[in-house]
Amino acid sequence: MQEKRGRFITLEGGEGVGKSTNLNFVTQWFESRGIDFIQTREPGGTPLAEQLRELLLQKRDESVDPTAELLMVFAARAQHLNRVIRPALAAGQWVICDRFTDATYAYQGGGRGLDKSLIAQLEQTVQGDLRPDCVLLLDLDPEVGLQRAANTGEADRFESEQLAFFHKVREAYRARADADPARYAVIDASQGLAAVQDQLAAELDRLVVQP
Ligand SMILES: Nc1ncnc2c1ncn2[C@@H]1O[C@H](COP(=O)(O)OP(=O)(O)O)[C@@H](O)[C@H]1O
Ligand SMILES: Cc1cn([C@H]2C[C@H](O)[C@@H](COP(=O)(O)OP(=O)(O)O)O2)c(=O)[nH]c1=O
Repeated sequence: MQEKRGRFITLEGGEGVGKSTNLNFVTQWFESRGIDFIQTREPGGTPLAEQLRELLLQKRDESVDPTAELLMVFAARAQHLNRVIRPALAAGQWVICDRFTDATYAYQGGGRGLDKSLIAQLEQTVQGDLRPDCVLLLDLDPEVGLQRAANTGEADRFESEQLAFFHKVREAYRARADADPARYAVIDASQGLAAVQDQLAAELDRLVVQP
């Protein structure tokens, strides 16, 4: 008998692209279809991983070494993946995760300039062959995104980066999508919310009928 397995979907993009707004849309869509799912996020998703998130996001006087940052991200991911995501998928639940390893390629790879092959090694070690079935990438000019995000509370350590950092993040995300178009849905987040959500719904519909 074929193993019952839920779908693993991630939502990605730079700052202020509309992730929170559209995450609500995705979960409502699941509910309307009667799909059994969990919603989670990275860094985070377990008590330990949420503590690592706090450490990663806190602004601090000490400058954070990029490799230390990378290892903390993957430490949180190992815990989250093995304690939450894998068990949910094995039980047939769908998983919608706010950011995952594409964010590491974008922020630590693109933004911080770390070697992609180092990220790929850690990805393989921590995840084995597990990759998202579908990455929903909200793509937006960082200048617009930062303006949108400006009204949503105090900036954390990442949000405090300069514009050039976010341009590199965007380019790294887009390069990932270009290299594997079957697994990525690039959504133009400069459109009005209704158009963004029509596209999201079309992608989700496609996943339901996929074998
Ligand atoms: N497509 C869109 N067009 C215009 N404004 C948007 C759109 N999507 C989100 N917003 C607004 O942009 C701001 C940031 O959205 P949010 O969902 O919090 O983004 P993120 O979680 O990616 O930081 C909010 O005020 C939200 O209402
Ligand atoms: C998952 C992940 C997130 N991050 C960063 C990106 C975000 O700035 C931050 C927290 O993500 P998030 O909660 O999505 O923040 P926001 O809503 O402000 O976009 O963590 C990385 O640098 N690497 C990673 O692998």
